[in-house]
Amino acid sequence: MAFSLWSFATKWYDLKPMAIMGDNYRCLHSPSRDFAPFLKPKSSFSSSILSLSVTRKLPRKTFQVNSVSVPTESVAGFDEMVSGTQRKYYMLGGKGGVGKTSCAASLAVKFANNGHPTLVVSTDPAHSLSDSFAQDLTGGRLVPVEGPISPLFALEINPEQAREEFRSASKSNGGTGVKDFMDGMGLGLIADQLGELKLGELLDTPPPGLDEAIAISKVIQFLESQEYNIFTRIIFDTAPTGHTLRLLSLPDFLDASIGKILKLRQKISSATSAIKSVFGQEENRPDSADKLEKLRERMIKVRELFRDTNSTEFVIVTIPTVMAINESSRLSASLRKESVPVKRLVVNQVLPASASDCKFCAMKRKDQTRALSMIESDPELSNLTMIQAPLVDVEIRGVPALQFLGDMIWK
Ligand SMILES: Nc1ncnc2c1ncn2[C@@H]1O[C@H](COP(=O)(O)OP(=O)(O)OP(=O)(O)O)[C@@H](O)[C@H]1O
Repeated sequence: MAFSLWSFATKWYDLKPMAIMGDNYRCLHSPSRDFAPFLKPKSSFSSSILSLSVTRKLPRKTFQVNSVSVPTESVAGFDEMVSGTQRKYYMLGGKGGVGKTSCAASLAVKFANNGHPTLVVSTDPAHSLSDSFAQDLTGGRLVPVEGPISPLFALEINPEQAREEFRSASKSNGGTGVKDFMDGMGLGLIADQLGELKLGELLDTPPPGLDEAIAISKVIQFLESQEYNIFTRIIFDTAPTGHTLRLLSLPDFLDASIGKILKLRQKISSATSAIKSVFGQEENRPDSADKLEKLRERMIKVRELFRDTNSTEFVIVTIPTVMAINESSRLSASLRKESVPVKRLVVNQVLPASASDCKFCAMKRKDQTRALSMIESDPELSNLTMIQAPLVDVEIRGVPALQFLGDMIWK
């Protein structure tokens, strides 16, 4: 007896709408059967599902065919992604819910199984890495992921915790706590300026963009801190599009803002020295201009990293729906404007081929085919290497499942 949503629905819910879905899904070749034998039951609930699923192992070729032709001789396959020990950064982004986390986690597992000590970082304030790896990764620090051959660590940047620390830091020691906290994040230079400009009090309510600033501070740490030296692949599971674009443009914005502050300071300082020289006072210049200049250099480094085609790649993840593809097109245009390198487009959740489509699947397939053809005619997307990933009929959770998904996507 093979597992399908049909059996799941009738066994657990006895819901008619699910039964319709189940009937429709039954007509698919289910890729999930292939990885089911590797899954470890987590509870009696899942083990009863798995006992239904391990019965038949289909040969892989059964579900390799997709509804729309894929550029299989892709210009850049996984071989290119895995080659070299120089560190590479991969950022996976797209519309909410399309499978960014699943794709990012599966890529991380694949890299780690191919000899790369890998770090996967979630910059999405609504993390789902823990769910994806079926492991508790909360706490805002590096956590080892069990399973892959080479070391794989995950980090969920915890903006809520950071915000909370920020709030209490800005209250403690008349504002000096802000500096301690920001020092801890590698943003001490900003804190100096905040202290000087007496902005500490204003930061009781964290400013918009703090999540992105925290993520940037992590990138700075990856670049500069010894702790991260071992990682040859760093993958970012990014937040949905809007957040991510803010993250990518923040270094530019900060660089420009710092430039303006520096100019302003220069003007003020020459006016002040003129006054001071009139009154014969000794000039006592703080070194904060230097610090600002250093901060600016760091922002330039991050900005260059985001644009470096040798070390960085942004992978757009989408699903075959008109709405998701339109958003991906806009994302691609924005990334191009920001000069962020993009080569690949993962189209996730494509219905696997079936010899006998039911009415629901036939409709769905038609819809997906139309959406996929939009990609081919979209000026922002058509030049990207398209990778199709099939929709599977169980949730992708845990390293074995991610390994299975990764082997289908990253080839
Ligand atoms: N190819 C697939 N087949 C079946 N289910 C999938 C597939 N890819 C992802 N999913 C499921 O879709 C859901 C959303 O996936 P995921 O969390 O990876 O998306 P996301 O884009 O990161 O979401 P968010 O924007 O909310 O962070 C999860 O339940 C995941 O297991």
